[in-house]
Amino acid sequence: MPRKQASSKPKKQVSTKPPSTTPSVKNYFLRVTRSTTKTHEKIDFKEKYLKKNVDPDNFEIIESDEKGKGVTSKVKIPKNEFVCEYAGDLVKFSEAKIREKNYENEHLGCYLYFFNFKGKRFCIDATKPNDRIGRLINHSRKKPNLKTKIIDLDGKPRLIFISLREISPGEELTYDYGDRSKEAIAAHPWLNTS
Ligand SMILES: C[S@@+](CC[C@H](N)C(=O)[O-])C[C@H]1O[C@@H](n2cnc3c(N)ncnc32)[C@H](O)[C@@H]1O
Repeated sequence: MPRKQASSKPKKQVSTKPPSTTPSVKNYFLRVTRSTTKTHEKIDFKEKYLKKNVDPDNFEIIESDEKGKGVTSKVKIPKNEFVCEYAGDLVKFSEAKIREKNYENEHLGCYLYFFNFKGKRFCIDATKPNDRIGRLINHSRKKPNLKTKIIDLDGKPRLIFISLREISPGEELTYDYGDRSKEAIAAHPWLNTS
């Protein structure tokens, strides 16, 4: 799911590596790479949620055979609105690489989101299940309704989702994981088709 601002055209790169066992979309490695860019957008980041480490109570978790869990909105969300956070462990790049290797060895699904912040490389690792909804948001290349953004909150980077357009009640939340590599698409065709 996150340097990407409406006022800029960030280069999105997501690398999805299949595990060394039989490739399965339910058992995979997702590695998202982003950088921060400056923004002039006037978005209310709803700091109260970020500071309390909670999500707004506007979402429902759904489940399907095709995608596993996913998230829908219970309410109408206007365009350019803070939606929720992609919450996980904030780790340095070097630590994230060690974790990535371990996840591969353990054949664990892994949700690592790499990004640049103030000239340094970091990662949000949401591999471990938590009570936040961001890590459950599925991919759509064709019709994403969210984009990701890194913001600075009290000197620390936070990864959040912003609505790309108005979102209707009942609509599933999606963002573009961004991986266009042949390897990833071969293992996970939905990266291209959905
Ligand atoms: C970040 S997780 C999203 C939450 C996940 N569905 C779950 O149940 O934990 C990414 C995984 O969700 C599934 N997924 C996400 N978007 C999908 C899509 N458009 N089509 C099929 N599966 C998808 C894949 O299994 C992928 O590895």
